[in-house]
Formats: sequence, structure tokens, C-alpha cells
Amino acid sequence: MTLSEPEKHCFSAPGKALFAGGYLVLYPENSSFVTALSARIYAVAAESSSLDPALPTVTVLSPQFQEGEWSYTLSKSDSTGFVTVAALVPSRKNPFVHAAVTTVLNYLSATGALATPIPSVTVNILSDNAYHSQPSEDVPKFNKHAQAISDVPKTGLGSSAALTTSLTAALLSYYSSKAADKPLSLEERKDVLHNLAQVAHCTAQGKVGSGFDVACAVYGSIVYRRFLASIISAIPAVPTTGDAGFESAYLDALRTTIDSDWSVGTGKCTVPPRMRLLMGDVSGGSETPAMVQMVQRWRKEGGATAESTWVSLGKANQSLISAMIGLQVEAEKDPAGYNGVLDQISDSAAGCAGIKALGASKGSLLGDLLVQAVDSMADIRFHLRAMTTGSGAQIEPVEQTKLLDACNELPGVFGGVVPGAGGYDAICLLVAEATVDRVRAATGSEFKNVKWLDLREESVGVRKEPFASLAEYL
Ligand SMILES: Nc1ncnc2c1ncn2[C@@H]1O[C@H](COP(=O)(O)OP(=O)(O)OP(=O)(O)O)[C@@H](O)[C@H]1O
Ligand SMILES: C[C@@](O)(CCOP(=O)(O)O)CC(=O)O
Repeated sequence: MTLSEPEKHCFSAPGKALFAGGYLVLYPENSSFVTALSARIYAVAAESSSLDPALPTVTVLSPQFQEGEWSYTLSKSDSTGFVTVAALVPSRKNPFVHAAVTTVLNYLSATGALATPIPSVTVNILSDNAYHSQPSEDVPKFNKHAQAISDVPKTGLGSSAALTTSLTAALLSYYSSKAADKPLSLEERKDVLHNLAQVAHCTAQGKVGSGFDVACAVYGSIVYRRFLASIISAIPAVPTTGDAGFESAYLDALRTTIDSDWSVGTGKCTVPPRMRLLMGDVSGGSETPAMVQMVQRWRKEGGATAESTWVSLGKANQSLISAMIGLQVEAEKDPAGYNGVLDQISDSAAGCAGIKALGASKGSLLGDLLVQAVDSMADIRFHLRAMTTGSGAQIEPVEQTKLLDACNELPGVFGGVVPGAGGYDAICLLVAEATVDRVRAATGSEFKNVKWLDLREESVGVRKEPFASLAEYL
């Protein structure tokens, strides 16, 4: 049976680039700038029937990947309300899917918002090509791979966070429509969605991370300040024993935690008008957890020098954030003045030093903000290099230093950084929109290992999608 649009629950969530705030974002006193990207993961939930009506099922299909089908049976305890989510084929694992299903269904049960009997559902996942390495540039939309998802090389855009967020949104929407006469809209329940997705993501990862990727998937481009890790660690592990005491304790803690205020910083912050984020894949690969450990050791053992670098890096990140927000405000206040300066930058062949000189010559707030933007990116890099030398973690390795220095000479480049944990994965530039093609066309030998990605900032987080836009792919 083909279902009409209102019976489909379609949501998408974006990937991320942590432009400023790697490592510091792990601590709640620091702000970071995370940008949402044009690559999205879609989840489409629709009613389905289970073979055994007494045992409802959730089936998640991700047909772009081999063995991309994960089915779970649901059984709800009459006494505690705990919903056991059991994989139909136990060897077929997707921890993020399993955790999202478990978290959403148990939260709904704990809040009395789960219909009885529990309806079955099938969720289709579609993932933009940019999340995974593709065999060539000329592949169809939602390209299919010949391997299982865990064997396809990733590009580091935060696929698990986008998947967890869109799946959580689709399940929440579907199950709410079955239980409530007037289900809440996405906007009305965004914080609940965020908290659920964070809990599911941490459960799947087996640790409480900084959560910037999930926050970005939900809220889009933001100034992020993390929640306290203790908020999530207060939830006991999902009970597997059938012990009523454990089940009730889990449900109570889950409901209380999800419904509480986490005080997460999610202030809006986007790339200013007529500027673009340009991502370059350097295809090296880095071990983030090992790098985090090295940085933590350096900070603990590095004395006053390490602390001073850490504090200065925090200030440089903050300075970039206020430059981005300030430029946005100036563009709205005086569009003609802003456009005039952006025209000048775009027409000149100036790299970041020239842009800084132009800004300084203006004697205006706008000019000062341009100087601040250029300086803060240079400062971020300076302190990241000190962290690299001090910790031994290859955050801005020499190869990336050479590359970013060369990028700074290209027309319209305000600056660039190694995003996220840094390393050999990628670089991220802030470029005048009009000069992006000239930057991409740069032919110097420094750029021979860079693949400019067909990505841009798209600042919107999770959103409802029209089913019609996806129907042909399902
Ligand atoms: N399209 C998808 N369909 C089903 N599961 C997916 C999909 N995309 C991601 N996942 C799940 O997320 C896992 C990848 O998560 P992982 O945290 O390793 O990578 P990532 O989030 O892309 O990494 P990074 O944070 O470095 O960007 C996959 O193995 C799978 O379990
Ligand atoms: C180093 C760290 O602060 C950022 C990692 O970012 P990415 O996965 O490299 O985009 C770790 C984290 O916040 O989870």
C-alpha cells in the first residue's frame, strides 16, 4: 500500500565541521563554533505490520549499504513499562540504530506517550554521498555501496550523529502521531529531541563525548557549549536482566534526564553573508581518541606553558566567534556598506594579508571585524601548533601548516584551520563566495593532495522534509 504524505514522517539532519573549538569543546566552560553542512541524512518512518501482531517490530533500512537492514522486536513489561528492544538477527549490529530505538521507545513509555499495542514501523534511511568515500565524482544521488556500512570509509562529517538525530526525530514523530490527538511539532520538542539523540549517541558509543556533532545535527550552525557529562551518566545502563527494580530505575532516570534543562549553549552563529566555508579533503586519517588522550596528558603535565596556550586558544576561538557574529550584524545593519567591502575583496586578488590591510584601512567597525576574523584564525593556528609541539599529537602537522599557509595566499581567503581534532583528515577555509572557483582552481604543487569537497555551510539543523522530494529514491 502506498501511504499518503501525512502518514510518512520524513526528517533530515546535517553533518558538521567543528571550525573552532577542538579539544576545548570537551569542557563546559568553553564555547566552540560548529557549522552545519549541506550533507544530510534522511529518515522516513511509515507504518508497517509485523508477522506476529503480538510482537511489534521496528525495522530500519539503509539500502545504500550491504546488509543495511536492522529489525527489532518490541515487548513492553506490564509491570514496569520497560520496552525490550531485541535484534531479530543478533549478529547484524548497528549500535546507533539500536540505541535510538531503545531510547525513544522507553522515553515514550516512561512518559505515558506510547500507544498500546505498540505500532510497528519501518524507517528508511538515505544518506548524502559526501559522508562516505565514493569511487568517483560521477555517482548517482544516494549512491549504493558494495560493502556493509561499517566497511565503507567515512569522510568525518558526523554520520552517526546525523543518523541518530534524523532517526530519533522520525520515530518521535511517528509514535507521537499514534498516541496523541495533537502531536507536538518539531520546534516544540527540539530540546527533547536533542536530549534523546545525545543519550542514544552516547549509549551507542559507550562513552559520554562532547556532543557537538549531535547538537549541530539538531540545532544547525551554533556556538556550542556542552552539557555536563554527569547529566547523561546519571542514566543507568539499559537493563538486560528483566529485573523490575533496574527497569523502573532506568525509566525514571531516562524520563527525568530527558525532560530536564541541560543548559546547553546553542546560540546561532553562521558564516557571514557572501562568505563560504570550503572544505578540502586531505585523505590521510587520524586517530581522534589517541589525540585527545595526548592533549589531556600535555595539559595535565605541561604546567604554566600548556595552560597559557590552552587559555589563549580559548580566547582566539571566542574572538573568531564574535567576529562571525559581528560581521553578520554589520551585514544586516548596513547591507550596502557590507556589500561594497565584499565586492572589493572579491575583485582584488588579495589573500588574507591583503584582506586584513583592506579592513584596517577602513577605520570602521566592519573593517575592524574583518581584521579580527583574519587575526583570530591565525591565532587559533598558532596555538594549535603549540599544542601539537607540546603534546606530540599531530593536530596541525607540518604538511597541513604548509598547505594552510599556501591557502592564505589565494584570492579571497580570510584564513583556514584544521577542523575538529585536526590531523591529516581535512582543512577548512573561510573564503569570499565570489572567489571560491579561483581557490578551487589553484594549481600549485602544495594543493596536489587536496580534494575540494562539494559541500557548503547550510546552517539549518534537523528539519521536516516533504515526502515528495524523497519518494523516487525509496
Ligand atoms: N546511512 C547510515 N545508515 C545506517 N547507519 C549509519 C549510517 N550512517 C552512519 N551510520 C552508523 O554510524 C556508524 C559510524 O559512526 P562513527 O561515529 O564511526 O562515524 P562518524 O560519526 O561518521 O565519525 P566522525 O565523528 O569522525 O565524523 C556506522 O557504522 C553506523 O552504525
Ligand atoms: C577533539 C574533539 O574535541 C573534536 C573532534 O572533532 P572531529 O571528530 O575531528 O570533527 C573531540 C570531541 O569533541 O568529541
